[in-house]
Amino acid sequence: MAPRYLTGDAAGLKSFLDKFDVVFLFDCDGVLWSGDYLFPGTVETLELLRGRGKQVVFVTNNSTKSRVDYQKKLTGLGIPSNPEEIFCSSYSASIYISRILKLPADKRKVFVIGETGIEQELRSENVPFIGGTDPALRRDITPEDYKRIAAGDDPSVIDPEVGVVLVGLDFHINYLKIALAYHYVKRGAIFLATNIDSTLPSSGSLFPGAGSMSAPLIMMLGQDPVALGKPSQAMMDAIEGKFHFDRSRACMVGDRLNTDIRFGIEGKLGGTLAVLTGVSSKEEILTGTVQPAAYLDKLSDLLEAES
Ligand SMILES: O=C(O)[C@H](O)[C@H](O)COP(=O)(O)O
Ligand SMILES: [Mg+2]
Repeated sequence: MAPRYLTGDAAGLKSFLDKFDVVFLFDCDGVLWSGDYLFPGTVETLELLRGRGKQVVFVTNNSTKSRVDYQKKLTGLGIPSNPEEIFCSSYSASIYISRILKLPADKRKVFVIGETGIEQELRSENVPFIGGTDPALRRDITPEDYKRIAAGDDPSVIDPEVGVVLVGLDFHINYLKIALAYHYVKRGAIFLATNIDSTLPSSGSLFPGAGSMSAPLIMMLGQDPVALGKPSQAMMDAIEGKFHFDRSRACMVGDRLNTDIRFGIEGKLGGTLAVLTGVSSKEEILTGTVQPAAYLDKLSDLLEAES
């Protein structure tokens, strides 16, 4: 069935909303905000849903912040929330490493490409890590680095306890970090990614996404990472584990077809709703292989259900 266009259709909106009386899973970047710009009507829309007794859960692939950081951002933007209602890909990845992967005792360390969100969530799961925001890696590679990385016998350069390489959105990505990550995987480390989004919506435009951080490694290694963010169902299972909801009465709201909408469809949720304020275009929604049940120009069009 073709996706239903619900903007301006108050009756259609109302019947769509009434189908999902349990949980609304909300993507963040491109749905609630674009970078630090909060889309008008977002606060009122979430109040409308909560006012109708619907549980709102925030599900973001953006690994640069932790759940606590997101709570601060949401609160700062006038959206009440608690960390229990927030799922981010850095949390999903940390849970996977600490509770699913059975790493040998001498290979428990993670080499991180990414920002503080990953570091905080790894710490919350007592997972040791190196790299990440370490200022020692925010530099050009040197002739000495080549020799020492290739030799691999200096633990201060190639740490023998690294058993995982985890790649997320890194605003300080560079040649040295990619080289180190490559050599860790070549030495047997497991190749993981928080998420594979190719682009990041910000300031109403698109910028390099987490997927473009792992792309050089995928090319060098000829191997894809295990990605723990949407559409991975590991995240859906974690959400269901916390909220115990009836999936057929739940709806996923997102701006990206190959992560958000696929997440809802593969998660067998009752509905999926796309908005046109982020990554995916109307044309992609109408002609793509992954299609939402319905779509809107923007999230706040949901307020028309009240009229
Ligand atoms: O590059 C990225 O990591 C993504 O573009 C960003 O994380 C998307 O976040 P979301 O839309 O899932 O909130
Ligand atoms: Mg998004």
